Amino acid sequence: MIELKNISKIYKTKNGEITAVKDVNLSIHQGEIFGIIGYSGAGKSTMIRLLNGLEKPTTGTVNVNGQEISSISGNKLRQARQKISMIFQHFNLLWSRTVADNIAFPLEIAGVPKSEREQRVKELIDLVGLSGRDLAYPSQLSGGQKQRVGIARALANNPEVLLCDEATSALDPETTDSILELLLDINKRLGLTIVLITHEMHVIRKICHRVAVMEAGQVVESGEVLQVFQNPQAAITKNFVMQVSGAKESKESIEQILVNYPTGKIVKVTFVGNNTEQPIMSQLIKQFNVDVNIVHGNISQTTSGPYGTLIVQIDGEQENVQQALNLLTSLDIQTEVIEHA
Ligand SMILES: Nc1ncnc2c1ncn2[C@@H]1O[C@H](COP(=O)(O)OP(=O)(O)OP(=O)(O)O)[C@@H](O)[C@H]1O
Repeated sequence: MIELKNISKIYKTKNGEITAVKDVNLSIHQGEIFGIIGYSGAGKSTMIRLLNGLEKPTTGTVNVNGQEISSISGNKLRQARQKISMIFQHFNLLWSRTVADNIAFPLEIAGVPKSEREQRVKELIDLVGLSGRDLAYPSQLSGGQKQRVGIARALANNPEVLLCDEATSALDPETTDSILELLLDINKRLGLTIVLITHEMHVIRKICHRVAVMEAGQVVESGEVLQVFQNPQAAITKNFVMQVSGAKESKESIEQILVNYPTGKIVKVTFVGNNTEQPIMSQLIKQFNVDVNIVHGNISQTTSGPYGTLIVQIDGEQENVQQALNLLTSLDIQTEVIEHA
């Protein structure tokens, strides 16, 4: 669906050259939600501008649905961009137009006749859950409602791809979740390919099927979300995973528990899929006569199943503790000894 081949983007500035994107190769499949995560300056916005043809790559090609976006311009590019829609962090609505007129705007530009336009606007307002707010102005809406207008406007011309530029970064956590659920629903209902950029792993966890992690212009890691969560490779990916696994808070809990219970091993156990629902810890206790002390736990859902981390202190005869760890490994559960008393 979307192919980026050997993409580099170098900006020439007064102070020299800046490489914003370097040697990126990516394939994004039809109908998936693909996340690009990175800290500020990683090159995410540049990537999104390359995807909709707002920027030309210095080297390489960008192909969207069979069309080489990176080599067309003028009318051809304008036409291609009608099929590549976008939503923004700060919504970019027209403040003097009502909800209905904001959504109608791209239809007016595309020359859709008035009666057809009105019908389509009504459908879109229902789709994004804004029924009854047709005549409200953006200033009368909450942040979440504004983004719903942004989404409806982006869907007006039946795009093939929706690009989301930090679309929930200006929203509170609850509103963020409701907008992410709307995007997931639209992806399922319309089979729309969604590419989003974010600096929040929560967004990736909640709706993405696959993810690419960017650092200093490069994709340092990519793959299925659940696999990246279970087995992050790059240091920066481990940091992002920590954002949602609560590992930072668990550090304090470990220090506290070692004061009172200085023996045993502190083990980080990572479960995915069905394993998250099995009574594995009670099995360890019964079978190997070990004590298991829970230090920190967290289970969250991804689009391809649950993902959980549990930090436990396992204490007992050394051989029994080792056998308990062996059992976890044999059940395909990842373990990592993080403190060895
Ligand atoms: N038009 C431009 N001219 C010169 N340098 C640019 C331009 N656009 C981006 N850059 C530089 O390219 C690098 C990547 O920027 P980019 O905006 O793509 O990163 P980002 O991951 O989106 O960060 P942020 O979330 O802060 O926008 C940065 O060093 C930035 O200063």
